[in-house]
Parts: sequence; C-alpha cells; structure tokens
Amino acid sequence: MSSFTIKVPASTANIGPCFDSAGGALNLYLTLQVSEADNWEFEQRSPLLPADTHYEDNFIYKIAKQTAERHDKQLPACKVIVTSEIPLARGLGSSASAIVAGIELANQACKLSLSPKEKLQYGTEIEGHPDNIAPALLGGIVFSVITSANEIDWIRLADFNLDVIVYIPNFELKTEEARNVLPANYSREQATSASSIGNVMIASLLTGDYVLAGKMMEKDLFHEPFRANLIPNFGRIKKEAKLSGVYGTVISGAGPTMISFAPNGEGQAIAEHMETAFGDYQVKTLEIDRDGLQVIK
Ligand SMILES: Nc1ncnc2c1ncn2[C@@H]1O[C@H](COP(=O)(O)OP(=O)(O)O)[C@@H](O)[C@H]1O
Ligand SMILES: N[C@@H](CCOP(=O)(O)O)C(=O)O
Repeated sequence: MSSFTIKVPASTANIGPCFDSAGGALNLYLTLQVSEADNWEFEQRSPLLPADTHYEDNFIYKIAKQTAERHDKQLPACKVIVTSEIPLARGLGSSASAIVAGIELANQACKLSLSPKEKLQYGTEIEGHPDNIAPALLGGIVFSVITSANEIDWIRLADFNLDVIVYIPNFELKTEEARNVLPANYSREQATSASSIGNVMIASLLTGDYVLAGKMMEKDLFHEPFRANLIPNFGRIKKEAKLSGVYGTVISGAGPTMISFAPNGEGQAIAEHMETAFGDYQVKTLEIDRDGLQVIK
C-alpha cells in the first residue's frame, strides 16, 4: 500500500429551515496522512482533536474497521497522522468529517472501490442524518433526503455567490443534547408552515434571490425556536449581523456556532465588525468548499 492523504471539509447543516436535509461544506479540514506500518498507530497532531486513546478506541479507526468488515475485509496496519481545523461539538460537522475520513480510510486501505452513493449511505447510517455527511463527501451545498432504508437522494448546488461568516463560542454543545430538546411530533399545520418556509428558501437560493433566502433562513420552525435557549446571544447575533448587512443568520447544525450568509465580497468587513461586538467569539470568514472529500496520493 502506498502512502496517501485524506482531506475532509467541515460542514454546516440545516441552513435554517432545511432540518436534517441541507448542508454546506466549509473550508476547515480534517486531514489524515496514512502510510503502511507494522502495527496500528494513530498520532493526533492538533489541539482540536479529542484526547489520545488506544488505536482500537479511536473513533476514526472504529468507523474504518466497521466499513472494512461490511465487505469481509480486514484493515491492514497503518500509521495515521491526524490534524484538524474543525472544532469539536460546535455545530461544524466534526463527527461527520471523522466518519467520512474513517470510511475513506477503509476504502483506500482495503481497495473497496466504494461509490459516492455507498459512502453517503454508510455515513448516514452511522450519523443518523445525511445533512453533514453529504457536503463533507461531495462539497458545495447539498440537499438530501432518506427516501427508504437503503436509499438517499440528493442534489448538489455548486454555483452561488455568497460569503459565509461563523461565530464560534468557546463552549461545546453535543448534537445529541441539542436534538433532545426538539419535539417528537409536529402538527399538520406546523409541518406545512415549516416545510413551506424551507421550499421558498431553497427556491430563492437557486434563483439567486438571496434577500428572500436570508429572510426564510431566519424563519425556521423545525428546530431553532426550541434550541434558542441553549445558545447564548442567539437573538443578539442575528440582529447585529442583519444590521451589518448579512442576508440571514442561523444556528450552524445543532449549534452552538451561528453562521451568517452575506453578500459576496462583504464578509470580511462584516466579520471585523462582529468580532468587535462579540469579543468572546472566534469570528471567521469562511468559504463554501466545492470539492468535498479529497484523496491525495
Ligand atoms: N477527529 C475526530 N476524532 C475522533 N472523534 C471525533 C473527531 N471529530 C469528532 N469526533 C467525535 O464527535 C463528537 C462531536 O460530535 P457532535 O456532538 O455531533 O458535534 P459536531 O459534529 O457538530 O462537531 C466529539 O465530541 C468526538 O466524540
Ligand atoms: N441536522 C442535525 C445537524 C447536526 O449538525 P452538527 O454539526 O451539530 O453535528 C441537527 O440539527 O441536529
């Protein structure tokens, strides 16, 4: 086996009203440098990664092993050097990036020749929803749906003119915890309103009406009203960002990071203003990654 590098982007899920369905890839990366070895070794070279464990307890190793076993293969021993720019449990898809990296590690090391559809299926089974896995794999903004136990349909949007600003607070919020506050059921009336808002958001995004898209992003009824209390400054960030000229600001994934979509070319100036207003936050201007998962040999 020759050496290779796996690079997986971060992602922002939901984009307001498209709960568990829409996600955009972001240019922060999880990187694995993989080479052949006599024994398994995971070397974590970033302060953003979880504490070191025995390789068998490493999350990425477990995903890789499980993927290999699905195809009746055994993983050959590898040395893996892991680096990451994606903060954990902040709503930037770190777990989806780790899952995609683990699937690709098995794909390369065991020569599984997995298709994008299979990788999306495996990743979604593990994560439970496709909205982070799909953009992490495919890049761009992806709308996806689990149509049956074995089928996920998706459509990828790679053509847009937007700047993206993230506001990352200095505390973690586990996705599981933020899912526990959501209602188990919605009435027909609630579901109709919530999905109508999502429909208008997507149609405006596709036709380039970013003002209307931003308005609809901020009207989500599926998750934001229930999560707002978990996210300090939820209302203040939205209001200040809007006054600074963004189209819309939403919770990134399950939070606690928030994300604004802004006119192309204005992101940096808005980020500088927001950094002054919210000194406790890491404010970053990011780009939508258009490549998704990359394997570099
Ligand atoms: N590179 C990684 N290596 C090992 N575990 C990871 C890695 N990235 C994420 N995880 C696991 O995923 C958890 C965060 O997942 P989650 O709560 O879904 O938040 P998010 O995906 O928004 O960052 C981490 O606490 C850690 O257990
Ligand atoms: N649709 C999910 C997305 C979770 O994203 P994460 O980046 O916070 O893991 C949800 O909203 O629960």
